[in-house]
Amino acid sequence: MAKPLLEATDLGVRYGQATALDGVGLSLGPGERVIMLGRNGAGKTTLLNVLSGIVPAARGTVTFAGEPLLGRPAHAIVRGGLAHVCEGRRVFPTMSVRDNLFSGGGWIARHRRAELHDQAMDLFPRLRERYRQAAGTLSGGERQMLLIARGLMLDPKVLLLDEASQGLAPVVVDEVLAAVERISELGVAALVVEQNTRVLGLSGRVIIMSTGRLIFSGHSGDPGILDQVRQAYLDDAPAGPAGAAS
Ligand SMILES: Nc1ncnc2c1ncn2[C@@H]1O[C@H](COP(=O)(O)OP(=O)(O)OP(=O)(O)O)[C@@H](O)[C@H]1O
Repeated sequence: MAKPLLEATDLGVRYGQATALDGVGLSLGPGERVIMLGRNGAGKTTLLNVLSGIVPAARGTVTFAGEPLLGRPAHAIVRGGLAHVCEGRRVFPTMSVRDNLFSGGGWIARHRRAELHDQAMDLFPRLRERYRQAAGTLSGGERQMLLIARGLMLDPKVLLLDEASQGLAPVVVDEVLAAVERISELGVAALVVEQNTRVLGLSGRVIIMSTGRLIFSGHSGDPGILDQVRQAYLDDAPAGPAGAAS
């Protein structure tokens, strides 16, 4: 079997008394898509932040392209080929779409940047139409497209995508997910973190996180996957008043 591109074992993160990750393991092969679902506070963002070097892990290991990753600074991790499209849709608001696109990746050869730029424009023709517009004036969906395009322009081997669909109209969500599918067809592996089960429209391995642990593993193509995921979510529901400890 091919070696995973990204492999995490037994990751643990605590914020003071709160445990955010408790023994999480994950692997991602070249060009593979993994969809991670989970409720608010499950630890999804923390996991992505550990992988991209934003949050330190208290325990565990991560290897990326065969090299240990934990402890490396975030900028070195990006250069190494791991791009993180964070939640919150933060763009540089007064800069144009074009300047946002070119705001990272200065280490990438000029001809490669041009190629990546063309790929990004093909993926999101809407950005071409808004090319000179200030990014702060874009709609939520357009901002999300810009951020994914900017991630692609970092020439990643792995793209981490955090809650890209949040607050977007279903038709825009589908557009964004279609772009993710095409990005992985370019050979980029993707870890797609979502709360929206619409993401199951993507083909890929599905995992569910709950209170810092992985509680489910399947594939979006499995028969009855939506029911299985709903059941896992239901099992994960906090106890109501009847079940609450007194
Ligand atoms: N900087 C922080 N300081 C203290 N606690 C934090 C911090 N960041 C996250 N947490 C806590 O860690 C847990 C996991 O949070 P995290 O943001 O990783 O979850 P999530 O699954 O991404 O949730 P959401 O979908 O709401 O973004 C939560 O209980 C959260 O309150």
